[in-house]
Amino acid sequence: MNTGGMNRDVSDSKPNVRFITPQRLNVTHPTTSSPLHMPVSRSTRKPLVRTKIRLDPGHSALDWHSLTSNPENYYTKFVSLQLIQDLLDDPAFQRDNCKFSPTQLRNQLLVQKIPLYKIMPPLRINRAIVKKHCKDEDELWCVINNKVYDISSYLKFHPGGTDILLRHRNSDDLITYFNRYHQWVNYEKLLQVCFIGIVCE
Ligand code: HEM
Repeated sequence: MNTGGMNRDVSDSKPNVRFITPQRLNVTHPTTSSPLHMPVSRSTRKPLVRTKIRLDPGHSALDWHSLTSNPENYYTKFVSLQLIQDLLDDPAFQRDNCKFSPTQLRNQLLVQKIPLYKIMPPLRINRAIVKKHCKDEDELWCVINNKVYDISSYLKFHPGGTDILLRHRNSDDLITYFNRYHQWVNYEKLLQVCFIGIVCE
C-alpha cells in the first residue's frame, strides 16, 4: 500500500540537523538552574573607594584640553627654557644623549623651540636626574611606564587630587598605582606636553 512516504523506515538514514540537548551543555549555575540567574561574583578584591575631589575653578578636563591644545603655551606653561638649559649643561645628560650633536640639540630646543615630545628618538634621562626634579608641587617629575613626565602643571587638574600624586612621588614608576585607579586613562595623550624623555638606567 502506498503510504505517501509517511511510514518510511528512517532508522538507517542520518539526520542532517544536529541538536545540542541541554544535557550535553556543560553549564552549571551555582545556586539555581534558571537561565536568568546571574552568577554570584566570587571576587575577594575589595572595591576601590571613590573619593571625589573638588578641583579649583578653571581646572577641569576641558580647561586642560584647551590649555594644552594651544602650542603657544608650551614654553610658558609646561616646560621652562631654564630647565632645558640646565639639562643640556648636565654632564650626565650629555653622556646619556651622546647620539645627538650638542649644538644641534641646543639649536632645536632653545632656538627653534621644538617641544620635547617631538624630539626623535626621545631624550634619555637617568633616574638620578628624575630624582633631582622630583621635589614638590612646583617641580614634580615622575616616571610612568619608563616615560619621564614633568607633571607640575597637571597636578591641579588631576581629578584624583594633588595629594595622592605627591604622596607617591618617590615611586620608581607610577604605573602600578596608575593602573590600580584608572587603567583606561590615556596618560600618553593627556600628558603629551609634559613629556621629557625616556628613562635610562
Ligand atoms: C600622572 C598621571 C596621571 C594621570 C594623567 C591621571 C589622570 C586621571 C584622570 C583622567 C582621572 C579621572 C578618571 C575618571 O574619572 O574616569 C583620575 C582620577 C584619579 N586618579 Fe589619576 N592620574 C594619574 C596618576 C595617578 C596616580 C599615580 C594615582 C595614584 C597614586 C592616581 C589616583 C587617582 C584617583 C584616586 C582618582 C579618582 C578615581 C575615582 O574617581 O575613582 N592617579 N586620574
